[in-house]
Amino acid sequence: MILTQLPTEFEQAKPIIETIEAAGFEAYFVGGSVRDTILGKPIHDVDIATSAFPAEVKSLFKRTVDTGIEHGTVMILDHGNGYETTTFRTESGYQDFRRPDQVTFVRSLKEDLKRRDFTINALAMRANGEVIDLFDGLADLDTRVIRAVGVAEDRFHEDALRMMRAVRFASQLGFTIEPATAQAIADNAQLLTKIAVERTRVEWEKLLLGQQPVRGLQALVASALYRYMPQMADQAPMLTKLMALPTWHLASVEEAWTLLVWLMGLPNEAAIRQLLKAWKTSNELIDHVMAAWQVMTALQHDSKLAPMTLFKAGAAALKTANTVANLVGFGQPQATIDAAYEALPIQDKHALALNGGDLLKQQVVKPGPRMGQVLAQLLTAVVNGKVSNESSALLDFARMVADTEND
Ligand SMILES: Nc1ccn([C@@H]2O[C@H](COP(=O)(O)OP(=O)(O)OP(=O)(O)O)[C@@H](O)[C@H]2O)c(=O)n1
Ligand SMILES: [Mg+2]
Repeated sequence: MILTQLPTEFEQAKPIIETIEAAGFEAYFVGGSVRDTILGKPIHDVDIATSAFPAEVKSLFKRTVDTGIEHGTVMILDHGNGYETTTFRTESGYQDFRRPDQVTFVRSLKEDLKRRDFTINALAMRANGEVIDLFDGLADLDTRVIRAVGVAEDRFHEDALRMMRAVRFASQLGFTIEPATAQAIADNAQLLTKIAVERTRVEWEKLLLGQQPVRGLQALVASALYRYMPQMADQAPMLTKLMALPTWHLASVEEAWTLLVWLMGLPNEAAIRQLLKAWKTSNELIDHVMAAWQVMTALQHDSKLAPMTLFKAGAAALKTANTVANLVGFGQPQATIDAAYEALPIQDKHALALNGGDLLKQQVVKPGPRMGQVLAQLLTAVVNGKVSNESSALLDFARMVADTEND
């Protein structure tokens, strides 16, 4: 197969390959970008594999960065782009099921491709668009199959994360996992516990955000792989609910985690925090999901959200909450929520027409914990439309509040 129309990313990278070839080495485009181009999907990063050793690569280009030199990877910088260029290599001795004990640089493309995970990821492409297909990856792309290169179990022992990658690709591409590969996942599922949570999380999130998430979930359940994901051993009921939802597509990791947390029926914020901490998500994500969960809890009981509920959540978490609520069956038109939010007297506490400094200057309160309480009452009163957001009105209100508290 020769691809005649290459995406601009490849066109821009051609001179890199040509420079390496002119020095007498081989160089190919490899990995996901070749797969996705054949599938007609947009590509993100262009990876290059070469017979040149790292020192040889570095001698050919003015600007390079040693991004992973011990594994043979050098980043070549060219016209504002960076190209990860990795020497053909074989690997051996995967005692920890994560990474090889030893990497050996080789001069043979075939040796390099045969240690890759799936046939659809073991394609290489020359600068002229000619696809090198040594493991029948093209046939598997055609029949939409995810098949390990060689013996599936060996591939999963080399890197157990590949089991998550298989179910993630099933979702992203809408492919089927070939039976022997699926069986090897079922047989080796517990090896997932050897993998860093962060790596598992990336694949899990990609699965949830994929085009056909239910396909990925079905594979995850059929193999029992989910049981070895953090905090997921008992989550078969949640996964069943997820798979039973009418067709869904998620647009963000915030939506994904909010949906999971909701379907898990977690009782409170502490439980949500505990789950997300186990998955090592960012604190921003935890805050967002907790805010969205609060909104969903409120929406479930009353279709009209209270001003403080709207205010505390903020526009982004409101959108997440309502999107997920619509998926599970009790959402509102987004325009209704947006209009209610826009109608709030203020959307940000910094928009309050009176601040702590003003309260001190006017000697309403002395510095100390009371200050925060008075400001919180002011904020609530303004958001609820009890006091208008003007400094004189707020000052009067603050004096009243402070006096009451003095009594
Ligand atoms: N555990 C892994 C990770 C990667 N690879 C190989 O390295 C390539 C690039 O890896 P990566 O960028 O992580 O994945 P992609 O397949 O490119 O998928 P994506 O589009 O998500 O980047 C893969 O295609 C595959 O050939 C592998 O064999 N085993
Ligand atoms: Mg990639």
